[in-house]
Amino acid sequence: MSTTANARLMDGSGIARRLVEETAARAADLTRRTGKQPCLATVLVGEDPASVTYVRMKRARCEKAGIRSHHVELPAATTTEELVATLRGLSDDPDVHGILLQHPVGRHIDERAAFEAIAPGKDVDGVTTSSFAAMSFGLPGFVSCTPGGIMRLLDAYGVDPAGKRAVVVGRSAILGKPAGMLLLARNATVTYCHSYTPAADLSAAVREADIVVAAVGRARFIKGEDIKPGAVVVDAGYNEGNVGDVDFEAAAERAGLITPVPGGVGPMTIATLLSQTVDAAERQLGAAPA
Ligand SMILES: Nc1nc2c(c(=O)[nH]1)N[C@@H](CN(C=O)c1ccc(C(=O)N[C@@H](CCC(=O)O)C(=O)O)cc1)CN2
Repeated sequence: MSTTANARLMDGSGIARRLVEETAARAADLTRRTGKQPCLATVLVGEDPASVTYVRMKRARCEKAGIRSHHVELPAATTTEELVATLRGLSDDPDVHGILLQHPVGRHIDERAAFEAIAPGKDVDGVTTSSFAAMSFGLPGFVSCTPGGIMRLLDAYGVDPAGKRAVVVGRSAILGKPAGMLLLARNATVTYCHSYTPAADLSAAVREADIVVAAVGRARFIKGEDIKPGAVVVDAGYNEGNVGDVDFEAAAERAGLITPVPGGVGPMTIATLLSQTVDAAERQLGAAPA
């Protein structure tokens, strides 16, 4: 077990490695039983350097896990209609089991319309309204990968959200909003803070929280002095230079458990994507394990 200051470090890299190993075993078993390899289609629009890196990481981990990756690269000038047509084509392709559209796409594209073009059965990144609704009602389906990875991490460290006060800072469609819904489904009392929350209210909400999920995309935005002693701090921020949304050193003085950046939530995001891709392939090939 690693510790830092007072806090115990949540080893996302290690937990993710184990999940990828389990996923690789399931992928190999599925391929052996059906003669078909699970396949994830990755769609990248433009050349945003961070997105290029994330997609490369996802494809490399697919390869490690025995999942075929079918990569589609589209120019930055791609229109909403062209992107929708591409995603519909992949949705109809029986050799593709999961689809990932890397976020963000260009501002001229209606990203919601693009996400909705992904067939719900292939929405292994959990970005469609259908997946969000199923998740909100606790029905089977795919969860958004970063929030799903966060819940796996909490489980791995024996953190039961039931009855706990959780604050989610950020309300994006693929991160903050679903993270709060998943915590609510596990009976936490959830507060959302966002760009309209006055600074004093944010501070007060964080000070009361047993679980803090930082998903705002602003480097070191959450101050260590606001962390309640013993709180669980989950930093889902990806800012330039691999810096999270939490002032890590100061927060680790007070937290009970804390995720590092890198090595915390990021690897769990990709491991969850791979696991859900094999789930999708098992369903589509009618070959769920007995
Ligand atoms: N369609 C999606 N787009 C985006 C998502 C997503 O889940 N679905 N999440 C983020 C970025 N992201 C995945 O796409 C992502 C970011 C970071 C990592 C990660 O493992 N980071 C490493 C460090 C990386 C490095 O060393 O360069 C870490 O934290 O240890 C994984 C996934 C936005 N877009």
